[in-house]
Amino acid sequence: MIVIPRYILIKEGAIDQTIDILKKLNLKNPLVITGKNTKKYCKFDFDILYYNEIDIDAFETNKYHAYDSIIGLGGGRAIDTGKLIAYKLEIPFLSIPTTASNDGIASPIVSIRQPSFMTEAPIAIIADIDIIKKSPKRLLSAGMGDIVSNITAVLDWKLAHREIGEDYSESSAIFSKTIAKELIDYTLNSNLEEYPKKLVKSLIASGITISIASSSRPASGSEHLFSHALDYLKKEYDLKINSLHGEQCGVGTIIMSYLHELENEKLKGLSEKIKLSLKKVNAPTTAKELGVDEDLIIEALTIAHKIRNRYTILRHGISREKAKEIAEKTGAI
Ligand SMILES: NC(=O)C1=CN([C@@H]2O[C@H](COP(=O)(O)OP(=O)(O)OC[C@H]3O[C@@H](n4cnc5c(N)ncnc54)[C@H](OP(=O)(O)O)[C@@H]3O)[C@@H](O)[C@H]2O)C=CC1
Ligand SMILES: O=C(CO)COP(=O)(O)O
Ligand SMILES: [Zn+2]
Repeated sequence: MIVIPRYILIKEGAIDQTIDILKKLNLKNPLVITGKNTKKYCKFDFDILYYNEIDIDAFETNKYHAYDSIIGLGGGRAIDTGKLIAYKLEIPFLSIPTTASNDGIASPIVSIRQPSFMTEAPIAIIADIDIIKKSPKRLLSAGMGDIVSNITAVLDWKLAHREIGEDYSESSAIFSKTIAKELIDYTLNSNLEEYPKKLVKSLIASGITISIASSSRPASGSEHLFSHALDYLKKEYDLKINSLHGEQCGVGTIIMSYLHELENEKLKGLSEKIKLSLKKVNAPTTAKELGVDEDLIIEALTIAHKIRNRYTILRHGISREKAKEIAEKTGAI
């Protein structure tokens, strides 16, 4: 079954229509999941919980029967936690992003840990451009990294179809890569005045491709495996590195598109174009800009294929030498 949002509001002041949307959905008592920096945007008279104070594994659903819906208000983690709680409680989820850092604002999956898993898409998305425009620039740059990812995700998906016969949907693939191509062209050929709004629209559309495909395949390939590998290593070595999901995916896309170029003449110049579009929005394109040691980049590249059962251009893994070579060739290290 494909579930996609019923209401999608993307405009200045959209948050003021939250109560109207709840009424239209016949919802009266939502619980708001938010974060400490983003709570200031919660002007409603509803109960709230901070996502970082919730132990999701010990979450006792029987304590929350009074609520008829969940609102996730904030960045990616607030929204993911809200989405998961709504799924556990079997009630609708409304997504109110305060920034545009990844496509979790619209997707049906929860990516708190790997492998990500299917829940349900938000019933409504209320994207207030006034709030999003004011969010930290770094988060808006990260969003571009989660969009360029669609390019390598689709190349990887097609490769998996060709080489191991994995199910593939050409329409989802075209939808996903067109979203990325349009935003790349826009960033390279404009003064970025409309960037926040275009970015939000692209991220929402990207999340919807995941619903249509019933898999994160259209928006997550080897570049995401690399980002997840970095997250795994940061935890494993207890490193205090605060690189964001979208930032890591952006650097991953530069590297993985280069790997695809090596196997396909027609893709020549792709990696460079992606890098330019990331630079244009001030997103990191190197280990240094990510705040990550070069060695960690190399290690992440060598373990990325083991993160989950997802066949990509990394196939059964690459050697340390190869990882170093492609990271150097793409300027990542
Ligand atoms: N389900 C899916 O499809 C996907 C889900 N994700 C999820 O998203 C997470 C990453 O999200 P990301 O947004 O990059 O990082 P975070 O959710 O960690 O947010 C980063 C920081 O930005 C702050 N912030 C957000 N909006 C504003 C604002 N308007 N003003 C000031 N500060 C703000 C947050 O504050 P605060 O402290 O209030 O939170 C937080 O401290 C991943 O860990 C994963 O869980 C990622 C990709 C896809
Ligand atoms: O981040 C995502 C899509 O942008 C989610 O994908 P994953 O399935 O890799 O967690
Ligand atoms: Zn992502």
